Amino acid sequence: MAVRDGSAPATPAVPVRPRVGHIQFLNCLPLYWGLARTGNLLDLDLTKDTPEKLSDLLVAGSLDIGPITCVEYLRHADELVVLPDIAVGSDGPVMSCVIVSKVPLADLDGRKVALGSTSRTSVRLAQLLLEEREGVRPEYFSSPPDLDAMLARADAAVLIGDPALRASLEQAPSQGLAVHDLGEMWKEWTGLPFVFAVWAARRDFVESRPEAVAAVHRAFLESRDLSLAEAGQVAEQAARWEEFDAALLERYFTEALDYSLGERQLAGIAEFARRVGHDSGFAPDVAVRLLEAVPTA
Ligand SMILES: C=C(O[C@@H]1C=C(C(=O)O)C=C[C@H]1O)C(=O)O
Repeated sequence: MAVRDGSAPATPAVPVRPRVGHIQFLNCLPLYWGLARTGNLLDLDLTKDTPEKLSDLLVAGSLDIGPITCVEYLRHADELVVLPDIAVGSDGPVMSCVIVSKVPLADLDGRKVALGSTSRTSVRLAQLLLEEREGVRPEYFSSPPDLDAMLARADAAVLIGDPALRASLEQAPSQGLAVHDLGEMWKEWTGLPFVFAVWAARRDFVESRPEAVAAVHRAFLESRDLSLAEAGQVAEQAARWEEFDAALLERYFTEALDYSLGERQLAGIAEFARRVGHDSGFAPDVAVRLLEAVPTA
């Protein structure tokens, strides 16, 4: 029982849930499944949105922790700390980060390429691959991620997430368009995995609430492990509400996407930074600061 001394009654400090982002694409559905299954979802104040909006919210301090597109992370590496062993990447074809093209990539010199507005990283990767690997200099413009609208004004379009899956699996085959997988092109070119988004916490939040950051990190790792163990069920339930069937979604979750962030993935980030840093708003040798384990009492 609190002792009252006549001063203003002390209000017990109610802990505030960490404000955490969640990418509202199928690529992150397994993480949502795992958070729901473990119950950890109830300990988070979750904001679902597209990746570019979540990245802006984290950088602005309106979120404490969340996925952030690789390019924005690299631009703000000083203010953020990366959670180890979790990311959205691929070690080969990713299926959902693509260039859809009416003509061979080598013919895109001087032609128009539409860049999907929800992406910051795939659009930069696509430009790098087109310019340095294919040797072409297209004219780029940003566009909402709608394949038909993009291709009405351009010869190729860069798409991510669910619109990219739909474009690669349905629209492109039915319209005779070529699909170029950015994860696959990067792997062929460099031999490395590609990391499209990392999970990061704001540095000020890590300093003020280290246990909360450690708990959210654990929650995401547990969620990822559980959902990969139950990938068949996740895919089956997701397929009820999607135009993609369960087998395809299971392959997307378990074979295309790579949710890990280890040495090879960090080497992929470093290689990407080295190649695009000069004109992308960060140093080519920018250091990636990883969260250190909080010593348990
Ligand atoms: C694999 C994906 O990775 C994504 C690609 C991003 C980007 O290009 O900026 C950002 C976040 C991730 O959602 C995808 O969207 O399908």
